[in-house]
Amino acid sequence: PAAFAQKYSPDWTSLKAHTVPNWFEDAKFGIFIHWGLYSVPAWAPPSGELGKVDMSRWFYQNAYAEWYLNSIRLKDSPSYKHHVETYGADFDYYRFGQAFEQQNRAWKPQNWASLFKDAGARYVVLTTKHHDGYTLWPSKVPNPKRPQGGINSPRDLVGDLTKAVRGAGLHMGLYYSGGLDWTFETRPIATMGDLRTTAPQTEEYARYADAHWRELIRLYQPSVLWNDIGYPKLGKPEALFADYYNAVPEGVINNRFSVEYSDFTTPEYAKYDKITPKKWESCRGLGFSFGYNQVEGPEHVIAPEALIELLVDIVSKNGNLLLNIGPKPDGTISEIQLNRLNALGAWLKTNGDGIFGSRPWVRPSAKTTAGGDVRFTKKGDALYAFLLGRAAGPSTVVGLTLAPGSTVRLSGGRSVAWKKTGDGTTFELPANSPAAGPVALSITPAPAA
Ligand SMILES: C[C@@H]1N[C@H](CNC(=O)c2cc3ccccc3o2)[C@@H](O)[C@H](O)[C@@H]1O
Repeated sequence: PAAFAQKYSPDWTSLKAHTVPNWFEDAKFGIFIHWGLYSVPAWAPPSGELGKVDMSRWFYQNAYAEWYLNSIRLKDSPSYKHHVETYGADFDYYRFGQAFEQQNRAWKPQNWASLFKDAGARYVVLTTKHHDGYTLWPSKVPNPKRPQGGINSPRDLVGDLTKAVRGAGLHMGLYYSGGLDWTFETRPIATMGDLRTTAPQTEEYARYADAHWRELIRLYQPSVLWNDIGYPKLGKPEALFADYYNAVPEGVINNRFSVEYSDFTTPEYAKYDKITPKKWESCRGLGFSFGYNQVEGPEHVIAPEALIELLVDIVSKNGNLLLNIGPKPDGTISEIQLNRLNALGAWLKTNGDGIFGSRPWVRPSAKTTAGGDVRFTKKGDALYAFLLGRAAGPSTVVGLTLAPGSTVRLSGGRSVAWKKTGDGTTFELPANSPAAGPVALSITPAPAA
């Protein structure tokens, strides 16, 4: 029999030979899912986006609903007050497991798979273990801190979603909180310093985390290892990476193992402002939280048009968008989240040609003489120009020069008249852009610069 592919050996030099596979470069848009015990209380103060709230206050009014356990450990937090009023001061967080396990029996993973496919997503990344230590698959790896159990889902939520997602033709990735596990370290985190000092570094935890990742790879062959918030120094990531790539050659590994090698970087509630040669993926919630937060309203959630423009901007600079959905314990998704997914899917259905499979052009952006924003992507011999905002009527893109005889089309095929002007190129756009979101133009042949 052909020798088993052993292309990678457990050292950084060998691992650096791995290149980002085309499927990840082409995908552009993935769905992040944060689902777990925290989805039962589903409560956090919507204090603001990560990066916009002073870090000295962030942990006391943590907008991340998936941080509920840590938040209720901080006795002067709004979450603690809410917890006492709603469940009582002596209600242990891990008792939410009963409601979570009872309610997710009704969950049909194929509903999520078709929803994400219709939204235009090409891959999915599900939390398998978040900071609270609860695993969404029935792991056989014992948790030394939880001899009494109650820390592993009896239903194989990871396997059920993986099967449905792949059945819909999407790639499946797995998130694992390697850096924090609140069953190993129970001290509350109130400062960035606490983040570091409460990251478990014992040999026992390193073996536990390594065994978990290896179990996940063996059971599900994930296309993405989305580790979060660091990894125990004794965790031997080089060996894990080499074994992973030898088992899943088209796999990708993010940069949150906090080691010298990764396939892509992961700005959170952030994006780069120029094209970067290294592949990156920007992740964020639709609101300020990753876990479902029942108190978030439209004033906290990104507007549909802004979401579409965010994707276009990220793609023009060599990034992917990993957009998070926070489901309820029974697997249903709130209306406000569904609404944004559907808006994105509708726009991509008409305008996705210049997004999926595209690559950045020589520059990511330009302005119109009216002050509008333009983003560029390239695919084959076409340049795509996305005019953000409600571009309509004659629109002049500054600094853009087309070759004589170039063909310009609206996505969906209708041709667009254009002419060279002193400033650049004027396009005769329809009087009103029909749907929400940027107007996408395909220009062939693509200008050289
Ligand atoms: C996806 C989210 N990750 C959070 C941890 N965040 C980070 O480790 C982090 C945040 C961040 C911001 C810019 C660049 C890198 C960064 O890494 C984690 O604390 C949240 O609960 C959620 O799972």
